[in-house]
Amino acid sequence: MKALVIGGDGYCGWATALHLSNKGYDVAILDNLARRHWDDKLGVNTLTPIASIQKRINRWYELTGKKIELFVGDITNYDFLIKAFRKFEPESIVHFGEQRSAPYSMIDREHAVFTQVNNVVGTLNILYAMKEEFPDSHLVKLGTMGEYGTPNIDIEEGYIEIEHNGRKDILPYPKQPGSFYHLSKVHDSHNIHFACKIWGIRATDLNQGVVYGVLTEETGMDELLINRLDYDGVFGTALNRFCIQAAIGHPLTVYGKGGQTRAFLDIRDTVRCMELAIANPAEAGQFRVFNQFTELFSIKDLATMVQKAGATLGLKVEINNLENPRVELEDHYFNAKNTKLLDLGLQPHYLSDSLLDSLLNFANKYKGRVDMEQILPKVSWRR
Ligand SMILES: O=c1ccn([C@@H]2O[C@H](COP(=O)(O)OP(=O)(O)O[C@H]3O[C@H](CS(=O)(=O)O)[C@@H](O)[C@H](O)[C@H]3O)[C@@H](O)[C@H]2O)c(=O)[nH]1
Repeated sequence: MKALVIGGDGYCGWATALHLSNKGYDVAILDNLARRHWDDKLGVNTLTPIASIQKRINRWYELTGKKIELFVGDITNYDFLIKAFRKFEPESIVHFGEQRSAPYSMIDREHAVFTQVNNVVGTLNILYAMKEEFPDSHLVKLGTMGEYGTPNIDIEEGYIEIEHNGRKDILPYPKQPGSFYHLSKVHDSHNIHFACKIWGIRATDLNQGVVYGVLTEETGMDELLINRLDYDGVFGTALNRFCIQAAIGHPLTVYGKGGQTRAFLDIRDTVRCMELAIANPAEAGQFRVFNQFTELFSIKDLATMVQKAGATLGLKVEINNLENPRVELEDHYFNAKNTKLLDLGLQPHYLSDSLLDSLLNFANKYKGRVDMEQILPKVSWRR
């Protein structure tokens, strides 16, 4: 089966492209390489030295004999997009190709507008390309658990049965996202849902939690295949940041009280979830939603776990409760369902001491590349 991985040069996209290729899918990567450009503009860099996309793909071919075709361009340009689709003829379209950082979207008006135009228009173009020429293909789209926010009731997988004034219906779960980035994913979900309804196309929205880890079976095969690992205040995410902070002796940056609970998963489970979604496509006209995570943790619990894991490696790790740069609840109910991917066969890699050890050791190996100026958060939700 042919799988086009849009955003295949990014953190989740690169790992997924290699995993699908390894599993026998005919894979192409489509990417505008913007993720590298945003780092350059912000003056930040991944902890790990990543090779160019061309070198990565060549190395993969040398090691495995598997070819990955490359399309470099922007999906907000419809002409480019449809030409790439015609050339590759995808059966599955895996869409990671969006601006995915909440802090980036909150820098100022320009970054908020860019994030929403880039994400919403790109996805809309994909929907039109599917409708016009690839009506049987399956869109597997990265959504986010952050679409739901932190409601005081259980979070279902995409839909909730509601009884109101004596009548019942199954409706899209209410959305209360916490950044202009998270909002862009909500807008995407609505557009995709509508497109499925009117044109009968098939789509799966994967509401993914915060991803941690760096190695997968494939990206660990060779130094040239190494994945990116962000630690800066804009693109770095909670657990990855904490491990790198621990390795360099920086106090862990817990925002506010740290009672924020989020959904998490290991990057090895991300790639497996993508494979499961592709192998079991949605029906024609179906807009399917899976919650893609394996465990729930509060930020302060994660910090404590990293502190303990650090101690076993002889690191003295301090925890610092910073004034929260975001507007979010720091103490709240959070209980989300995640049975659909488990039902399809996902066998989770739960967060363990050995994973924390390996992340800490990994961070230690590359700690010479860390720019200390990029650790503290600089983007405020209130400004
Ligand atoms: O140094 C830090 C970094 C984050 N946080 C807190 O950790 C939580 C998660 O923040 P994050 O930066 O790890 O993740 P987030 O901004 O939510 O975004 C990430 O995780 C999302 C899934 S979710 O969080 O919405 O479930 C994805 O959609 C995004 O693409 C990805 O960048 C927030 O409460 C944040 O305040 C800290 O306390 N300290």
